[in-house]
Amino acid sequence: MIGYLTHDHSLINAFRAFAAAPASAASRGRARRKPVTAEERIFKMAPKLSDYFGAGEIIASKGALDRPISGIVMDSRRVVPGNLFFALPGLRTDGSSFIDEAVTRGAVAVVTAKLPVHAPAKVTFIQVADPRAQLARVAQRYYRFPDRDMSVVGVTGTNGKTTVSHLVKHLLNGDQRVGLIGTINYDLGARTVPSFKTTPESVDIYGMLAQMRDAGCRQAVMEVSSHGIDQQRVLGLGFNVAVFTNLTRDHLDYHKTLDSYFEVKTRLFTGGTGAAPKLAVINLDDPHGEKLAALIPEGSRTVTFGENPRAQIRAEDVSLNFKNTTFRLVWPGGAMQVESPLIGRYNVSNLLAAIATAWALGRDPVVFMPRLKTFPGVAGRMERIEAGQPFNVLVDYAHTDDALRNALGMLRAITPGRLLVVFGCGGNRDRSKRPLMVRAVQEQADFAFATADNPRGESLAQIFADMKAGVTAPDKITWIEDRRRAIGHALDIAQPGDCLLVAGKGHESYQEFADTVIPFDDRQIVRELIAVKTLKN
Ligand SMILES: CC(=O)N[C@H]1[C@@H](OP(=O)(O)OP(=O)(O)OC[C@H]2O[C@@H](n3ccc(=O)[nH]c3=O)[C@H](O)[C@@H]2O)O[C@H](CO)[C@@H](O)[C@@H]1O[C@H](C)C(=O)N[C@@H](C)C(=O)N[C@H](CCC(=O)O)C(=O)O
Ligand SMILES: Nc1ncnc2c1ncn2[C@@H]1O[C@H](COP(=O)(O)OP(=O)(O)OP(=O)(O)O)[C@@H](O)[C@H]1O
Repeated sequence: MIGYLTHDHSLINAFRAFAAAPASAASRGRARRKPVTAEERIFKMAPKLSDYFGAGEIIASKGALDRPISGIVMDSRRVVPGNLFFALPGLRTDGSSFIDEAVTRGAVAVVTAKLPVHAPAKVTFIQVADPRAQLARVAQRYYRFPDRDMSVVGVTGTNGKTTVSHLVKHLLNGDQRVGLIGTINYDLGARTVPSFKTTPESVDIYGMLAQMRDAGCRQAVMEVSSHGIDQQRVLGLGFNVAVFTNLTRDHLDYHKTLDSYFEVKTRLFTGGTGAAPKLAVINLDDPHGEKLAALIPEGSRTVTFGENPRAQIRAEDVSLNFKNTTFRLVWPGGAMQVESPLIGRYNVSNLLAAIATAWALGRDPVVFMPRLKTFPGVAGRMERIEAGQPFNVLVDYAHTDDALRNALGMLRAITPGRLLVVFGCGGNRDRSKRPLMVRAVQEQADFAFATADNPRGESLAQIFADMKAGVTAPDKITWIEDRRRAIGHALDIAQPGDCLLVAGKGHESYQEFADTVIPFDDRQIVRELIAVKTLKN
């Protein structure tokens, strides 16, 4: 559900220019670890273009291969003089149609799947079999293998990636600085910047890992989306740990079937992204977790977690309420009581995933567990809005039918009054989940307001029409296109003891329409509307 800010080119370009900046001469010379391979030794010296390509990777070339480059880009609009431009085949267009633009902007070299017949004399053209894969390989070399200087944890799964990544970072932070790449922000060690993609392009990932390394991070946590795996954004990245949270229906616009969605996720664990992780941390409560555990190659160690009695890291005697979650944690060699302000059963799973990861990395739960008390939570994940109202309001990022069902089911169990929900379905994304989200809402909530949630290039009428295919209880749903008005109506009917879930946008601070992005933050709007209501009364 991220990647939405792509319209905001000023933000993205500004950040990318910074994130993808070449390692400075100072940092190049500041190797903390002795280079171990011949390839790495080369990058101790001033590299030239050909050094970024391994044996057999160049099929054919035109022009000088011994020239230096000032950076790597895959979007012609971001080219600055001296850059190496990668012309990637895309889903909508072919990057090779932007070669002229890239050269006009100052690209000195171009990597492409096919050499042009008439190439400008001053520019080097390099033909490779798979430009996208080559981009990852070149980026890794250009940034001097930052993944080899750090222990990188990759977290994948349909839901929970952000929550688990933030938890892992928090639990490990005690010993050392931990970098983070994910849906909400990128923590680069020396500074934190807003995220533009859950799993950015390979060149941005290696650029950011290099910044973390140079800022002294020895550990990094990354959310790894299925798009990221499929588009080879993490190709060759040496993960120390890969974590699997769960798999439910999502992104079928892209993957077509649940099986192929799962197959893409498995690549992170089986070596399908170039290198199998040393450790696989797997949720045994999820049927796909069981399947995945059977696929882990010899040479990787598996650590399992869940409420499943066969899990190594286990939760027993789980107790849930509005204020906190408690359970007895059992691990090989120990047990202790855990209390967390993260509410809901799925957060037991997220907590176990993070605890299992820290344990797998050799940390002692008795030592790191006190840190849980200071975990600030994750923005827009069951975030409670307290503005003096006599009922509960929570803002949550649930935007799949499964996440909605879980979120509402959990709130239902602890809400004495009625359960109200504001929700919508994103435009230009998996249409098949729309009626399913409506069903989930009808099953669990007493009353729902269906509204806009990033309609993008689609009309709301079309999105609502798809959603209405799932209606079985029409009296339960009010359709209001304007999201602010929908939230206002929900607040108007809420009574003491009720609970209102504003679902779908979580931490997002914008709403995306066909050709514009407007500021829109559910949390701020809820606060404003409650303040207005209070003033009126
Ligand atoms: C659906 C999808 O994943 N699309 C990705 C795909 O885009 P595409 O194939 O359509 O690219 P294209 O527009 O055809 O362009 C082809 C090439 O020409 C280049 N180009 C294009 C225009 C131009 O003027 N100059 C130029 O050089 C582009 O940079 C690109 O390299 O390849 C591009 C890079 O080559 C990605 O940036 C783009 O991600 C888009 C922006 C995106 O939003 N993806 C989302 C769905 C995504 O990846 N989301 C996941 C999270 C999912 C979740 O768990 O919720 C994420 O990791 O963020
Ligand atoms: N372990 C889980 N199982 C099921 N649902 C979950 C789980 N963790 C979180 N959720 C639900 O999914 C929403 C998104 O959670 P989170 O951001 O941690 O997942 P994500 O995998 O990063 O999502 P995305 O891929 O869309 O960025 C939450 O707001 C919550 O409603």
